[in-house]
Amino acid sequence: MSGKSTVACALSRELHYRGHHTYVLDGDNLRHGLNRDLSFKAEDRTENIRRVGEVAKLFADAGTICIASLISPYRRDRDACRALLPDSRFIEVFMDLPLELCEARDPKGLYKLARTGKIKGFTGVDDPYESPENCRYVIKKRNFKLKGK
Ligand SMILES: Nc1ncnc2c1ncn2[C@@H]1O[C@H](COP(=O)(O)OS(=O)(=O)O)[C@@H](OP(=O)(O)O)[C@H]1O
Ligand SMILES: Nc1ncnc2c1ncn2[C@@H]1O[C@H](COP(=O)(O)OP(=O)(O)O)[C@@H](O)[C@H]1O
Repeated sequence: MSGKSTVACALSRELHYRGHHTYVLDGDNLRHGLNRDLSFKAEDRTENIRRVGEVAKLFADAGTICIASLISPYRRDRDACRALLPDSRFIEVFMDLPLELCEARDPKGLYKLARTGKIKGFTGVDDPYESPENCRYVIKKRNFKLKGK
């Protein structure tokens, strides 16, 4: 709820406008299809990220810029994706927004469920997010405004 999908779509549109082929792989959507057998326990999140990394590599091989909007909370899993692609072709973007802001948005009401214990192992509430240490792009609240919001 940091705005991953919103940024992914905007980036995709802009790159498309500049003549690039793009494709957005959105974690939430993939969990209805390719990754519907996976839960949110740590090893399933790892498998989720691994699969999406492999799919993104296939897109890259075919000449399409793949924008993956997933939580991918564990550093090790993101590093494994980076290692799949030649140097500098994997670009990590960190949505560095305060938890309170994500929680205030909560369009699906999931934080509320997590706070009342109805969902267990929710990222930011009772499951960790490991911030990247040397990330090329960091999006912060002050440079991330939607029109009218
Ligand atoms: N336990 C738990 N923790 C985190 N997120 C949860 C959980 N349960 C369901 N959801 C919903 O799943 C979306 C995140 O899926 P991802 O595939 O991106 O997660 S991960 O990368 O495997 O950690 C995430 O969607 P986004 O809002 O797009 O981030 C949530 O809506
Ligand atoms: N910069 C922003 N300012 C205000 N609201 C935003 C911004 N970016 C996203 N939102 C809203 O926050 C909610 C979550 O955004 P979304 O892109 O779906 O996040 P995520 O993919 O990380 O869950 C949506 O209701 C969206 O309209």
